[in-house]
Amino acid sequence: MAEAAEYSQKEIELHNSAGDAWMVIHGEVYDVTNYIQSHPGGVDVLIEAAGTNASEAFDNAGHSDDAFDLMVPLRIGKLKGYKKRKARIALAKSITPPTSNTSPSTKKVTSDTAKYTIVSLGTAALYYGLTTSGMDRNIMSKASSLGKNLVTFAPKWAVSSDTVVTSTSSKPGFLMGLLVGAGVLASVHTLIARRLLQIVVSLDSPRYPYHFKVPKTPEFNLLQQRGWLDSEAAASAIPLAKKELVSPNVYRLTFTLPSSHPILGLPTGQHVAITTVIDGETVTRSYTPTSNNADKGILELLIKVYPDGKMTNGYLANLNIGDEVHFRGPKGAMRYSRQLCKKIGMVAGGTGITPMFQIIRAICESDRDTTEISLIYANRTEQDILLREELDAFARRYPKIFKVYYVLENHSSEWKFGSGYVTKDMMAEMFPSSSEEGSKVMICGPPGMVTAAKKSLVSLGYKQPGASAKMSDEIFVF
Ligand SMILES: Cc1cc2nc3c(=O)[nH]c(=O)nc-3n(C[C@H](O)[C@H](O)[C@H](O)COP(=O)(O)OP(=O)(O)OC[C@H]3O[C@@H](n4cnc5c(N)ncnc54)[C@H](O)[C@@H]3O)c2cc1C
Ligand code: HEM
Repeated sequence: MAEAAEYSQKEIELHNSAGDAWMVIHGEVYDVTNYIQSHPGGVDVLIEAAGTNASEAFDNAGHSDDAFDLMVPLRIGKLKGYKKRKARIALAKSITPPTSNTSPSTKKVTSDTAKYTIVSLGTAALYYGLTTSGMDRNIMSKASSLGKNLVTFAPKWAVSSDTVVTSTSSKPGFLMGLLVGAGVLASVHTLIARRLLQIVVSLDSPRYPYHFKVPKTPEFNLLQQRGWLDSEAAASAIPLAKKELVSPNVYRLTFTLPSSHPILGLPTGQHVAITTVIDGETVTRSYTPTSNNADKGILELLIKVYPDGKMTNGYLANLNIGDEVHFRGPKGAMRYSRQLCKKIGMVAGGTGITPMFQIIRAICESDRDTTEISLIYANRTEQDILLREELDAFARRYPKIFKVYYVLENHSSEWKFGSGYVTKDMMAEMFPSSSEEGSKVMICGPPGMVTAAKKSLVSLGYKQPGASAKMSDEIFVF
């Protein structure tokens, strides 16, 4: 069999136009010139990738097996000197996942309880050590003359032990009262304060727990943990467990993850693809779950049904409980982490809120993330606003972190937010300036809105993004 031709990076770079387009994908060289116009992911992305190593952008799009089949006849050779990278090591293998079924907030309180119990026990142990040591007898006898009566503050169990009190000079006194009392009171107060705060804010919204914006324990990033989704595997099917109509034409669909993989495994900012066959045609669409890795055992979607929508009206709206749906992912160029930027402006239209919500939720629910977000969310009518209760609750709880401004095409005279379309002036007023270090704008919505928002942002000084989205883009389009 003939050896595959080998091309250098320099040779490939010469084939960089729509009429002559080569590219490298994982060490293989493809001539996509005759495929560009048929590419379902868009003509522009392939033209932009012509003459380059497009492996990362290709992976980010999360191509299906069909795409891999289509690539075979386009392959013309290999990249000279290409060395295969080592297989990715599953993060899940190096990090022991939490085993209990408790919610993140419950886990936080449980670990706090454990901490305070340890402090209390430590205090009691210290007291025990002091009262039984010879050195302590001196201190205790001196202290007891000062604070004999203060011992009454100590609980009975701490003062009545025969092993501790054997002489008048070693009777529990001031030091013991101070130590035991302070330890127990501090623990109880802190626990009560935390509990009360959680109860008060849980009345605010039933869905998401309250969090403290204070750096605390070393970070375990559950949201980046790998799980059921596997970008390298074929689509897998899971059953629909719940279907709720949350507003006209909008369903909340809850799917059950396999018990062997109860964590979704979707990094923040990424999405999944649903594939089905409708009238003999394979249809694939992207969706960003509103659930994340913290919601064990489920994958939850918010779906807006369009009257002429192939996937939504032709398939998802007709699903019955128990029906299995094929998911693929994680997909997408965005992998949010708190180091990404300091301030984010967001423009969302209709269901374009779902990727934004995923990031907003991750930031607001993290104790360590202080990234500031300003969201402009456009819809036709007030009824069309998705996840409003949750967005308003986040804005109320974290006013320094999250601000939201709604814009409606049609509204009543009492409407107190924006009117019409999203404008350049709205973005200039709400968003960080393009010159501010660590600022970024994210856009997701109908194509008309995306184009108009990009144009306005470029005129405000933001850098025009390429056809295929990159995490480093100043204007990131989902
Ligand atoms: C990253 C990403 C995440 C997404 N997440 C969600 C999600 O969580 N929930 C969700 O419901 N959708 C989401 N979408 C949109 C989704 O992928 C489909 O575009 C949408 O469900 C319509 O598909 P369809 O086959 O039913 O409609 P199509 O047959 O493709 O189109 C039908 C009609 O709807 C219009 N239309 C299509 N998409 C939109 C849109 N986004 N806004 C306004 N009009 C539109 C078309 O112009 C057309 O008139 C997301 C899209 C992206 C890129
Ligand atoms: C020979 C090369 C390629 C082939 C045959 C190919 C084929 C396909 C196919 C069949 C789809 C439809 C979805 C699917 O079935 O996966 C698709 C979608 C897509 N492709 Fe490609 N592709 C190629 C290269 C690329 C490259 C290099 C990029 C990026 C630079 C890219 C970006 C995308 C995007 C963004 C989508 C849309 C994904 C979505 O909507 O979720 N593709 N491609």
